[in-house]
Amino acid sequence: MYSAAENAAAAAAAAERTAFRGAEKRYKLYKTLPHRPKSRKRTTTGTKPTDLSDVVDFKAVLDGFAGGRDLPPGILRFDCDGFDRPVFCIEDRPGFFFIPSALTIEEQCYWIRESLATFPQPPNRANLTAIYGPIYGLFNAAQNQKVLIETEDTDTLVDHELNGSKSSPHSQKFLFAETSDVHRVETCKSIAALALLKKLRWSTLGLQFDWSKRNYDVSLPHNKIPDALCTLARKMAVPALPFGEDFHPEAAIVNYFGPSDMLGGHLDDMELDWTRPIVSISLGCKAIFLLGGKTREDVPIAMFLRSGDIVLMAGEARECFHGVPRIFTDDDHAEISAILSQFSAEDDRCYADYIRNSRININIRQVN
Ligand SMILES: O=C(O)CCC(=O)C(=O)O
Ligand SMILES: [Fe+2]
Repeated sequence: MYSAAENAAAAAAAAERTAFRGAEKRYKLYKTLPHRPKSRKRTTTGTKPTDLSDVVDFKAVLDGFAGGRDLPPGILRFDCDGFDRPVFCIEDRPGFFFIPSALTIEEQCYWIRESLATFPQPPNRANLTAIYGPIYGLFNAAQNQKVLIETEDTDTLVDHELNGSKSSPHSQKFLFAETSDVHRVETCKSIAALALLKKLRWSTLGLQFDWSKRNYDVSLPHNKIPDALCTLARKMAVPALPFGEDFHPEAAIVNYFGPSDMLGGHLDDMELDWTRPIVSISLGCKAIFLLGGKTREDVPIAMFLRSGDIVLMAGEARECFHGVPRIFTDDDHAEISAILSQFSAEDDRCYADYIRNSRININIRQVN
């Protein structure tokens, strides 16, 4: 006879031993301990090299295919009438599609801007909403070195009206102040907007996903997902749809990854119709994506996700565990130089500084 605590501990230990967990450990970022040479004061933190030889590289697959070379074993070209770019799939993961370089650099930069400046705006919720209430103009405040302060001043309301936002019990408590407003910054609890931007982990568009219940809460106020995102997702979803059928985007989750963030293995099972794909867009630093099988015991397939790649998961692939164990922010692997040159203007410095160390994923879903 085992106690509930012992059973839970045994289950947790078993989860640690699954093939999926093994792959996560293989690919996750290992920081080497800070090294302080005796002769110099500077401390250096490195990263342990990872063996990437088993990671499927769809860019190489695309280049090889364009050059007339054979596809690697288990990778197939998916022929899709009327779809204007190469799509690949994996023999033993039906319903999974990979569209390498689906977006141009200009399109990638457009969606990076939207993900940072527009998508986290209320009524869309973000991980920061639970702590600070609705935050308006976070990116703009970060660009202008503002500071979020907690206040119950009576003039707060006026400030908010000037910002063009509606007041709410929450929005009366937090507002952005100029760093030069020393009195406020020093007398109130405060956090720099830039530091807050780095704490942004997710925002939700369209029907709002409630992470605590792991379900959509249709009662939460929301805007329709932006038309341009809807159009893009519908166009890209075509390879994963039964012929002549349509995809109706109703929600999107935007994930923001910092240098040591990962997304653990999971299923997205809160949407009604699994024949409809999840359309998943990668932006910014390169990542490793693990596509497992229907149990955590199945050995996952690791692949690179680069900025501009789009992945579709529909049908059986919706039952497959998946996750992102690692993003690359080092110069050799991040592969973001084209984005950085696009953001080279002084006005875009905040975008460049953000994306240099980050990855953004927008995944679009039909809920009903
Ligand atoms: O970041 C990614 O590429 C995958 C995101 C994902 O699986 C999710 O948000 O459910
Ligand atoms: Fe997912």
